[in-house]
Amino acid sequence: MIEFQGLSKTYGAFAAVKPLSLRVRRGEVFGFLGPNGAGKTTTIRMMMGILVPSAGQVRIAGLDCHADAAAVKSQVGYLPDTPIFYDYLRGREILQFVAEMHGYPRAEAERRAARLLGEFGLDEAGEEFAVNYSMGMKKKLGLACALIHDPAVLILDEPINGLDPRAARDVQERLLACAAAGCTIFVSTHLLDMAEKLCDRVGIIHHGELIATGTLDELRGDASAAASLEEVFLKITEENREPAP
Ligand SMILES: Nc1ncnc2c1ncn2[C@@H]1O[C@H](COP(=O)(O)OP(=O)(O)OP(=O)(O)O)[C@@H](O)[C@H]1O
Repeated sequence: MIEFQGLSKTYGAFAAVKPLSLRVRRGEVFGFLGPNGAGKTTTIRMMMGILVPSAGQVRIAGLDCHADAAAVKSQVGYLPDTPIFYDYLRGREILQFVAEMHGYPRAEAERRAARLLGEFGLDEAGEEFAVNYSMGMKKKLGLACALIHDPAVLILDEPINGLDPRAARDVQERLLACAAAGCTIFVSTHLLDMAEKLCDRVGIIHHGELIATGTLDELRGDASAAASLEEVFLKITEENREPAP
């Protein structure tokens, strides 16, 4: 469903993402894990056609994310790391606007907006300007925008970063429901607890390089069978530490 073929991004001599080749299967929840500055957001921005790759390509449902960016957006729901909304639109209006941009007639856009506001517990807040929302409410509204057109693929950049435990659990439960309904999910995070709960398979990116992929059991490798994802992650990233200059 998602195929990376030697995708890379360089800034001068600095490689933010080193040639990345990877396949994510239809219906899979794939966790893209890495420490700060590893290259997660850069990769996701190339998937969304926001950033031009230096080399290689990434395809979603057979479409080139750079050359066919508009067609890709009709298949994909995207939650950026920091969702930004128009200051003078209310939550409900933002959702309706996004639905209409996806081509739904006004009445259907209103129906979809109302349903998602309800699902995310934002019924009352829907009449408030989104600029006044808390971080948790903004993430929920952002996820509702991502889901408004029932996409086959979700691409989520740090979906629960900065959320309190209640909001984090609400978002994770919603994502689990999407996965159960057959959605393919590509989710970046450095929150290993979430990856452990949600993901069928994970990839670990470090200094722009994909250094490990597999199920948690596969990544445990020679670590203790009971190792948590946190222990596996620390071990793998420690082994791949860049030598001091
Ligand atoms: N425009 C740019 N010019 C130069 N370097 C950049 C640019 N944008 C990003 N970088 C660098 O590329 C690297 C990868 O950044 P990226 O934002 O993709 O990391 P990340 O894994 O998403 O990190 P975080 O978890 O902190 O958000 C970082 O070292 C960053 O400083």
